[in-house]
Amino acid sequence: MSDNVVARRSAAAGIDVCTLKRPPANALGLPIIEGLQAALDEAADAKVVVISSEVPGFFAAGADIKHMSTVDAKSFTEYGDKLRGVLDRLAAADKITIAAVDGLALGGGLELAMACALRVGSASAKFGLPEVKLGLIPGAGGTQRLPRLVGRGRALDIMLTGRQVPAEEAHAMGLIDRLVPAGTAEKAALELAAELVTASLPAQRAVIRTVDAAFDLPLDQGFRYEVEQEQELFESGEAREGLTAFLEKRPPKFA
Ligand SMILES: CCCCCCCCCCCCC/C=C/C(=O)SCCNC(=O)CCNC(=O)[C@H](O)C(C)(C)COP(=O)(O)OP(=O)(O)OC[C@H]1O[C@@H](n2cnc3c(N)ncnc32)[C@H](O)[C@@H]1OP(=O)(O)O
Repeated sequence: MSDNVVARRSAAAGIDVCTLKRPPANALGLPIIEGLQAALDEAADAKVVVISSEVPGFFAAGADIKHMSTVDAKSFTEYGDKLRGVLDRLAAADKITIAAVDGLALGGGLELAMACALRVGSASAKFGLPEVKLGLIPGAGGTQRLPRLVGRGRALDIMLTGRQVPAEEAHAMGLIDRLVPAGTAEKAALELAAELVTASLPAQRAVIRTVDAAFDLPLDQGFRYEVEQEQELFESGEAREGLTAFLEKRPPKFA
């Protein structure tokens, strides 16, 4: 079981924070992977989950190199599957996930942030996929998620050089969604969460599914998928509640 290197707390109604605390670099070894799984189990009722770090200077420095250097190919695959499993769970979560990045998000650490729906980065954050410097490639979704966020050229620049991208550049290219002053990423992420939590989570999840589908479907099928999602929500009662609340001039009570 993890040695409690991921602390979950409720920050406000419907908003949980999962904080990584595995000094010196939040290396994504089994303790953090298992800790994240347990924290997500505990955050089952949250509508928004913020992933942050209390380790100075780091969001997460990537897969645990100290461990990687000791394992055989079978363990490498097994560990990779565990890491990919928790990131895929984050990406598919039935809630909105936000990465709050104040420090270095490198390798699997950036892949963790990219598995979240949104990213808030502070001026002190830097981002990179330096795996080629280790003779590896980003093996936890980075080669798939980064181009979708920043485009093929910028993704290749980042992955082929392994360089660290400063927060301002990351924001300009769309790798992070909000750029905030140094040291304030978690606070800003909680402010964003407070904005998100007033809307319909089923509708927000349908937006994410539909936008993600746009990268895989031909345009005409994407339009059809959008209509299907809209119809499903309308029949689900969410829209009925939203429309009624508007006319009654009161906050909606969504599912
Ligand atoms: C139990 C089973 C485990 C099996 C493991 C199998 C792995 C399978 C993986 C599957 C695929 C996953 C895809 C993801 C891959 C990756 O993420 S690869 C790693 C990518 N990340 C990096 O390359 C960053 C490596 N770190 C650095 O470049 C530097 O540390 C830094 C971040 C630029 C900071 O440099 P500096 O300020 O000089 O500090 P350091 O002394 O280098 O580091 C401080 C301490 O932190 C430790 N550390 C840093 N990064 C890691 C890391 N990724 N893993 C483990 N430990 C790390 C570093 O060793 C120092 O520790 P101490 O020496 O003890 O102080």
